[in-house]
Amino acid sequence: MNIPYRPIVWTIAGSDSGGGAGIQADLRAIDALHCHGASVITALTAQNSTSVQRVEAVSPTMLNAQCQALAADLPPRAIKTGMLGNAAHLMHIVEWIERLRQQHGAHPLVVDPVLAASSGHSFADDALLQAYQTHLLPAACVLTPNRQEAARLAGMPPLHTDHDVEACARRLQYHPQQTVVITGGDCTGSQSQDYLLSPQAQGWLNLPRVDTPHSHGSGCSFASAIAAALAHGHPAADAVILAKMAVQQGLQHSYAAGSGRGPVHLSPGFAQHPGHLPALSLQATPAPMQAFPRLSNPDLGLYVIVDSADWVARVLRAGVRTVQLRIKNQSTERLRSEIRTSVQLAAAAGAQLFINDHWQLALEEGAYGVHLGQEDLMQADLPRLAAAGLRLGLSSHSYWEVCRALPIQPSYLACGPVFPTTSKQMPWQAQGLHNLYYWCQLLSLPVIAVGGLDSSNIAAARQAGAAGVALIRAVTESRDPEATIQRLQQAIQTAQPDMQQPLPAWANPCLPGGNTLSARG
Ligand SMILES: Cc1ncc(COP(=O)(O)OP(=O)(O)O)c(N)n1
Ligand SMILES: Cc1nc(C(=O)O)sc1CCOP(=O)(O)O
Ligand SMILES: [Mg+2]
Repeated sequence: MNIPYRPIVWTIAGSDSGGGAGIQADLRAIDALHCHGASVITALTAQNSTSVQRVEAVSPTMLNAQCQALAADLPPRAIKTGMLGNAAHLMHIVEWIERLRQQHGAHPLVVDPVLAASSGHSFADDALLQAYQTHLLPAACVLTPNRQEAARLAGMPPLHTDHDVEACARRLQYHPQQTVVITGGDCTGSQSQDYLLSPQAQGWLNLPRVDTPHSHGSGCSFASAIAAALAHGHPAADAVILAKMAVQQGLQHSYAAGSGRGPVHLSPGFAQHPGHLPALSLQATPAPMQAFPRLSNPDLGLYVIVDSADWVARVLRAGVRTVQLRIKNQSTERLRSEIRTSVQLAAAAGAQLFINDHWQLALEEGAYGVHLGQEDLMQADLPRLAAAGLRLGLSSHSYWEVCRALPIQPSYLACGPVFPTTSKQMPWQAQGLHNLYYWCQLLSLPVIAVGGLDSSNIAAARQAGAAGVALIRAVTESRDPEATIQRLQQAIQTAQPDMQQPLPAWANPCLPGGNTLSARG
């Protein structure tokens, strides 16, 4: 029998008798992300969909007893804290977190500093606020305040501008390994905008705001979903994006319960809709961009990456019709001459040639297209490239890179490394056919496979739906590149995309080692 693995996630939070927020929302979110939720209840609230009527913290003995029972049998892969009741509770929890880390190793901690209910009821006095600042925030892996909470925790006046929000996030980041997401749940406007500051990525995450009054529990669900995604080993930026996708679906499926704000309803399948992928950009409201031209032939097929015009000529002669010129460390003069010759050769052969990195020279030499990495995006003049009609290919390795790439509307997206490679040093772990299939099926632009591809796996990459299969060593290190190209072309031509498998629930984590990031860097 195949017993599915469900990492254990603790939620340490208050009970909402109305079933909308708090522990009740947390457990539903954790379940929707395929984790097992265990709970430590800090306080009981007498609450319904319209108001919080009474709050009573549990006794310290009861708080400790819950932690003890869970620690003995259900140690966590991740912990989420919500409403904590009072400063004394917070200190007990900090001690437990430390003890668990000593006994069971590091686990990520998501702190959702619930300082007030969305109905306005305050849950935090000055002592609790100070205990957060001194003891819990520095121990967090991810912090998820809304704007009001963020300002209060940072000791700042209300956050009115995007710049205020960004500055506040920086102030709340106690060390560079921490992630701060200042959510826009307490804002209005057509976009739901969260500001993300993480070791992997920073910027604004935008999704169309779901037009519903029933958003009770969305903050609790968001933080719990982040903890669950971390427990599965996703890095923080991806965990935040997955949680935003889950809450977006939860808001779309929210419903009325009582006469006030009904609850969000998170469910599995949230990462199977491309419309749930938020746009990630440095501006909260980015200027509209011209889309890059479509590929003349979106069936890119065998895509060979080489490092000289001589190699371009050779692979074109062997019949390759998608080529990339990828030259590192050359003088500008030499680069220009290699690019010029390659552009001419490819045009004469009717091939699609992409210039890696050197977008200015590509523009000046009238290249068909460029291939850029995400670290090139800050320097490249994308509007100029699009206006000049160059095609754009972008590398992607993670959710956050896909979310950054999609708003740019490139001509294709590369998914890699699909298999281990020695051609490029990268932090990523191999994405495998699982992720390749996921991205190919999820996205509506051509997705190509790159990294560790050769005649043993090229057909499988094609079956996963790759519009093109990019490779270096399989051709350039072959003893007979022409014969190898022929074999690879045949394998590609005979393999048909196989859409019969179900779409995976989500992509596997993009970085190795699971997620053990915890306190104090
Ligand atoms: C087809 C394809 N995919 C990915 C890459 C990697 O590009 P980049 O991230 O720009 O890294 P470098 O190639 O510049 O090292 C690629 N070149 N081609
Ligand atoms: C240049 C490059 N970029 C990758 C990515 O994942 O972005 S993998 C890769 C190297 C591909 O070379 P080979 O076919 O020799 O493994
Ligand atoms: Mg590059």
